[in-house]
Amino acid sequence: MTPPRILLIDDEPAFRTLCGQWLGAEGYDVRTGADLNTLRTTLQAFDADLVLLDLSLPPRFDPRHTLSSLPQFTDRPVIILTGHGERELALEALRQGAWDFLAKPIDPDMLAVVVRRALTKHQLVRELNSLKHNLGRKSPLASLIGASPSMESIRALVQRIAPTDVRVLVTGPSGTGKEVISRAVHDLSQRASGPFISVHCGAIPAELLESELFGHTRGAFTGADKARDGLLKVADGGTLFLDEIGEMPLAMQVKLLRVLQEGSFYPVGSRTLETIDVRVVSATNANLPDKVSRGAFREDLFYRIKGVTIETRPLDERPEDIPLLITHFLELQHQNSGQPPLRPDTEAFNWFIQRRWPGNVRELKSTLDSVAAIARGGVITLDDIALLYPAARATPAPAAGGDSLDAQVRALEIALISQALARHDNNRTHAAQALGLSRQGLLKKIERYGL
Ligand SMILES: Nc1ncnc2c1ncn2[C@@H]1O[C@H](COP(=O)(O)OP(=O)(O)OP(=O)(O)O)[C@@H](O)[C@H]1O
Repeated sequence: MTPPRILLIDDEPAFRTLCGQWLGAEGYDVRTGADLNTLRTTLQAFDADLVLLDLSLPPRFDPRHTLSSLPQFTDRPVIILTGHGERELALEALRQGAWDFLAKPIDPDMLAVVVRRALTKHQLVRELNSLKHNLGRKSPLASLIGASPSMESIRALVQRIAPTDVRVLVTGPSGTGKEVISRAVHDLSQRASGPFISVHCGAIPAELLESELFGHTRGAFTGADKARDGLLKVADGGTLFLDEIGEMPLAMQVKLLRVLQEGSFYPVGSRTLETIDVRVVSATNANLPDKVSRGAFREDLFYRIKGVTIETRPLDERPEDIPLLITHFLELQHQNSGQPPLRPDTEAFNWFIQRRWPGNVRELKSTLDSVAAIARGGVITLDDIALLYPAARATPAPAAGGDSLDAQVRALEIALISQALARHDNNRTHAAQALGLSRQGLLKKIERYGL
């Protein structure tokens, strides 16, 4: 983990240097400054976990002025450094939101204890906020929709590996949810309150990828008029998602390998080694072992990113997920648009289930979005679909699911149950009657399919 960050503001150069060095030797990441302006500007780029603040600062050297600015900074603990005999000021600082105060000359043992306590408090407040934030939100696993055996085992695997720091490689055809799965891994991990940074390795031109990932110094190359942090640095403390890793240029693969081996890198044009703490999750629709055997992907990098591999299946192989995805996407649309909820009628439902989806879930979602946009009266009909897909009225294509009778039966069951529930406003007794099932029988199926 990255060391806690401390910002020390004091106008006495000797004290700044000594105290800064002492805190640095204790393992903290320390920045220093001499006035309130520096405090403000430094905080914009350096998200300090703790501020040590002298009250008597230039240009006014007026402790009351510093005190009146104090509430601006108290979203992190502020420890006030007071001179001898400034008890009243110290008490006023506490009233203004300071966490604690230390009287100069500072006793290093006392400093160590007060700093540690303040940092622990800050950490607890952050965890509490993150817990509050997550309370009431659905479990990240609930965002992985699907009742097929494949989706069930993906959910189980994600739950098992997310809290560890193991690297993950998600493979499978385009549009099958590789990014959704990677996000769920992050959201269920201990890094959930940290950043999730997504890099599309194939979309960034090879010559830009290095500075995008590693950042650069000012003047490192033509046009670099300002120093810039790279995405690796931005992802520090969180997860770096390398999408389409199979398309990463070979020269860049060597550099990435070094980061994964050593956890450190040089920004372009810099001689200062940066250390980061990120979890790498990668995704690809390419066959990486095949690329390795053709020399298009480095074998050593392949083994570094592989960690645990999660494989997604094409949607056509898991038709039982289609009804659930339809319900999910229509619900999302209802929430986002504020429009009344939509549901497909039986014919429309069957069209969605029987159609082939070479673009997988992404194609299903965009088809549903466009059909929903022209539907009226809260129901999607085959007529609506035929306006956009004139072949919809022709003989249906062979049902998805290949030869698996089991998957098709499950798909049909899920579709019929979902429709009955929608028609009866989720009233399970009425839906069971309409389906000719006992209420108990229906409840069992609802549970089995995760409806
Ligand atoms: N199991 C799922 N549950 C909910 N939404 C899903 C699921 N699978 C895919 N989606 C949705 O389908 C769309 C495509 O998913 P995603 O971008 O994760 O696919 P991908 O496999 O990463 O695609 P690509 O290889 O093209 O980058 C997104 O809108 C995503 O929210």
